[in-house]
Amino acid sequence: MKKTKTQADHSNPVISIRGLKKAFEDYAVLRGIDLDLYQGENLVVLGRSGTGKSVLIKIISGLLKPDAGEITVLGHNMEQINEKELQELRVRIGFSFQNSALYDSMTVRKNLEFPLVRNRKGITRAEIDNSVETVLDAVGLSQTINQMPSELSGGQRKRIGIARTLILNPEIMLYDEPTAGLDPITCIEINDLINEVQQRYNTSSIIITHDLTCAKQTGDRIAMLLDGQFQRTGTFDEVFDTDDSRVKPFFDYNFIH
Ligand SMILES: Nc1ncnc2c1ncn2[C@@H]1O[C@H](COP(=O)(O)OP(=O)(O)OP(=O)(O)O)[C@@H](O)[C@H]1O
Repeated sequence: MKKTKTQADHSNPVISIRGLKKAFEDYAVLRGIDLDLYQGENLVVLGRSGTGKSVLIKIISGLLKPDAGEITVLGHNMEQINEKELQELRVRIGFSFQNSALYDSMTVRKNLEFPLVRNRKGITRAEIDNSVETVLDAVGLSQTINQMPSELSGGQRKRIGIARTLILNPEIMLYDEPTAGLDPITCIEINDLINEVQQRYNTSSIIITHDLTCAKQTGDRIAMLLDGQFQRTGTFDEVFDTDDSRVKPFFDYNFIH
């Protein structure tokens, strides 16, 4: 499905990053990152394996500390944030990690209830049931409510994983390799779902990928991470309209829908 054009609010960055640096021993992974994620947009971060994409989202979510730079997430300066504020902030961010496995011993319903029961003290049974049914409908899998994860396909498990993050109504979604390991048709379905989530939940999202089809189908804006910095930022066509020898092979080796 072709992406409908989204109007991001450029006066309102929900994430703002300036001069971010991160090294592991003597290997400088991020070497001065500047980035804004605007309210309502899907921003794709593209880059080869090992360029630091996952490190970037771990820093944004407070799981890793940067060596230098200013990071503001939903109005919080990440350097000054205390543990309690960080916990509250994390509930406002939905993480769809590559290996965010479902609990195998729980039904789909129980998997979806889990974050609600943990994070929404005093929530009633009726509110839980209503939330579970709403997110399952949003990901198109209402019929799986009583199934076990082992009975679902890879694509369905991915959808339930996304539903489990949506159930807390996050303002920001962080998708790490959302299409990894899925067949091309299922990839397209997940890309469509990412766009539907953007529309229905008014989320602002960072989508980390090296799948160019995913980038093209979901991204309002693409930021290409090369040699520790965002060397090219813009629409898909703008980013790839270049003779840069570091960018061209990336494009040539992928099949774009
Ligand atoms: N906790 C850590 N300790 C040491 N090195 C690390 C740590 N986390 C990441 N790195 C290194 O940082 C570099 C970037 O890793 P990262 O996982 O961010 O890559 P990526 O761009 O997400 O790759 P991929 O597309 O393969 O997932 C790699 O060289 C990795 O080995």
